Amino acid sequence: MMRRLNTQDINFSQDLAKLLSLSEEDLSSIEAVVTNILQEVKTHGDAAVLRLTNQFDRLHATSVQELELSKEKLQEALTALPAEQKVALESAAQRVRSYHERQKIESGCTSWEYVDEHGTTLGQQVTPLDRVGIYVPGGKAAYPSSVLMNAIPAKVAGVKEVIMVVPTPDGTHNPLVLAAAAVAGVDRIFTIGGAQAVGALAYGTATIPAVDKIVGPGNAYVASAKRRVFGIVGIDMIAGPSEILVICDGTTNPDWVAMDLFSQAEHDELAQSILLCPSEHYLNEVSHSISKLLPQMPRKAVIEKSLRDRGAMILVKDMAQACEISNQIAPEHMEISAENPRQWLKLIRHAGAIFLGKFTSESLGDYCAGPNHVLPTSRTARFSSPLGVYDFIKRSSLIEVSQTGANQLGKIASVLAHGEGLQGHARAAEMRIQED
Ligand SMILES: NC(=O)c1ccc[n+]([C@@H]2O[C@H](COP(=O)([O-])OP(=O)(O)OC[C@H]3O[C@@H](n4cnc5c(N)ncnc54)[C@H](O)[C@@H]3O)[C@@H](O)[C@H]2O)c1
Ligand SMILES: N[C@H](CO)Cc1c[nH]c[nH+]1
Ligand SMILES: [Zn+2]
Repeated sequence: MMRRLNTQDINFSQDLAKLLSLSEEDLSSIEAVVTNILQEVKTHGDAAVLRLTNQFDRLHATSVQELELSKEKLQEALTALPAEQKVALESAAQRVRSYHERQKIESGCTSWEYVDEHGTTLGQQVTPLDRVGIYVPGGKAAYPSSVLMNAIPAKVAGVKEVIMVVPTPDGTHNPLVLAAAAVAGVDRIFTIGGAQAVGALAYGTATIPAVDKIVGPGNAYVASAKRRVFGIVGIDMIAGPSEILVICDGTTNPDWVAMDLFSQAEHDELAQSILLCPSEHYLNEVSHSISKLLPQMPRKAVIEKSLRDRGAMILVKDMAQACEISNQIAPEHMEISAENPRQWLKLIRHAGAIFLGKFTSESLGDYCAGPNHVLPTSRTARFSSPLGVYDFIKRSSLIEVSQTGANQLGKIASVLAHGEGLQGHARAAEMRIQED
């Protein structure tokens, strides 16, 4: 069912490029739809959000106010949760919180200053964003885990107001999603989704406040809308349909690898699952596992379409070549399912998240390992990072020049400013030079 590629084939490079890009047809229809939706929301505000939400999520709401959920409703959902789900949710939240608290300290998310040799103080002041919008997907599956992954780092960063949007197809509220919002401390929730939700958060409407930045994953419509509103608001990254790439040396149980490929394929027909291995025999074994296990999967229709249209098994020369091809693909999730996986880790340069060893299924990272599951897709891991506390802060430079510093820096600035022909700059520096 999954196509086979072989790095020794003469057409391998073209075949790989084709595998990685969405069809022109898919892309242009998504882009056209999103352009229209954003224009409509920008022009008609609440009325457009209401109409599009009723249309795409099959609701019968009469106002956008009706689509807001109260904090009491979130708390009620948490209280009513079965004990097993409540414990799992709180344990996951705790692990995600402690990872991001550590990240705040280790990743330059705090202010710093130093004094130079002239007594001038230089530094960086860190401030959290005032108001962020978090997109929680909800079209084909419900994502309480994405509530935690979006909202917890925002709160750890100190964001004042977190506004969540989530579509509720047919008006069905998922209790775990609401409970997760209560656990994570979300401030307001609107049950809207798709490009119209992104537009509402970016432009603001009478009911939905405009935010400073929109973060979070979503389908191809959401990813395209975020790309288009960038500049009016900040965005975190392009986090579109999920991807997994497994590099296997042939020693992992093939059923485990087949299920890891299913785990991302089941998100979306446009999700992508790729397996790289130097053994053709092992690829055949995984194919056999896929045929055996697929009929048991409740979401087999989505998995089958995703594996057939977007998936691939690639026969490579050796593990080192597998790592190099993985770097070209720059996948969202990358598993090194091999003996002594760290020998290959040093060859990996581009991946949203790297899962080491046969016991580390990607799905543990989706829910509860601790690192964020909002990750760059469509090869953007070449230049983007996982969602983190650093996405919810910004930095201002700090400069406090001493009298001696004004003398020293003034001379340098004066020469450079005259060189640029900017006399006002030069005079402002020179006036402060006070040599005795
Ligand atoms: N990269 C990541 O970090 C990450 C994390 C979690 C999930 N995901 C991905 O998020 C996505 C979730 O997708 P989803 O569909 O379940 O939920 P979603 O909330 O992203 O999208 C649902 C919305 O899409 C809009 N939509 C659907 N079809 C449309 C059409 N034909 N025209 C216009 N708008 C349309 C509707 O408004 C609908 O409410 C999946 O692709 C999944 O793989 C990615
Ligand atoms: N794999 C998704 C990120 O691409 C995250 C997720 C949430 N729930 C299950 N999976
Ligand atoms: Zn997943």
